[in-house]
Amino acid sequence: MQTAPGCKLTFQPLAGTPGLRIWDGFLPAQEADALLAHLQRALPWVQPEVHLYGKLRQIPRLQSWHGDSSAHYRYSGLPMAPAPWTTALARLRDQIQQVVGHPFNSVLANLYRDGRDSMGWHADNEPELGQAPWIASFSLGARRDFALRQAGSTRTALLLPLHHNQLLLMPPAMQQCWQHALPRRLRVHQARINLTFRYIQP
Ligand SMILES: O=C(O)CCC(=O)C(=O)O
Ligand SMILES: [Fe+2]
Repeated sequence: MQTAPGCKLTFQPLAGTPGLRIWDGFLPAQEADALLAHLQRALPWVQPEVHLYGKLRQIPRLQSWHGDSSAHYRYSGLPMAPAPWTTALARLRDQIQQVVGHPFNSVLANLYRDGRDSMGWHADNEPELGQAPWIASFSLGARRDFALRQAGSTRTALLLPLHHNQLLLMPPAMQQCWQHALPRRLRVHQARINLTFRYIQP
């Protein structure tokens, strides 16, 4: 298996996956169900267009960015300011920060309306995330496979099914040495929301 330069990590599914940590049933069950319905209804979802192979295309999912006003980011090369925290998102951020022990000043919410929506291979290694980005990813709704491969490889190393009400903590090495994706799953007819909490260097 190829590894990116300087990436000597080996991948042990689950237990020791380059430090991946998972919490099942992160919120009380009723709270998780209510949060899914609330976010789906209440967040200002948009479907931005990005340049892909020289064409403008809508991303295959909806998204909503929230965070501290100092947490500026670039999307497809454009400087953007986040929408303010909603009460529900700020509360969840506080709960996650307490458990994982890392601060987060922004969150990217993704809404996959059904299994036709997806996210391509990438690493969250934008410069504004700094040298060692910890990312906490919280899933609600339909179970979807989260695919992992080593940077420099085209072979999927692991499919990790992410469940409703599950928190996944990705350590910095995850973005340096691995890529992830959310492949299409045409048999899935329910919606899924994923929230990736990040720390953007102000
Ligand atoms: O939906 C997911 O589980 C992954 C989302 C993701 O990779 C991202 O927002 O950068
Ligand atoms: Fe990502």
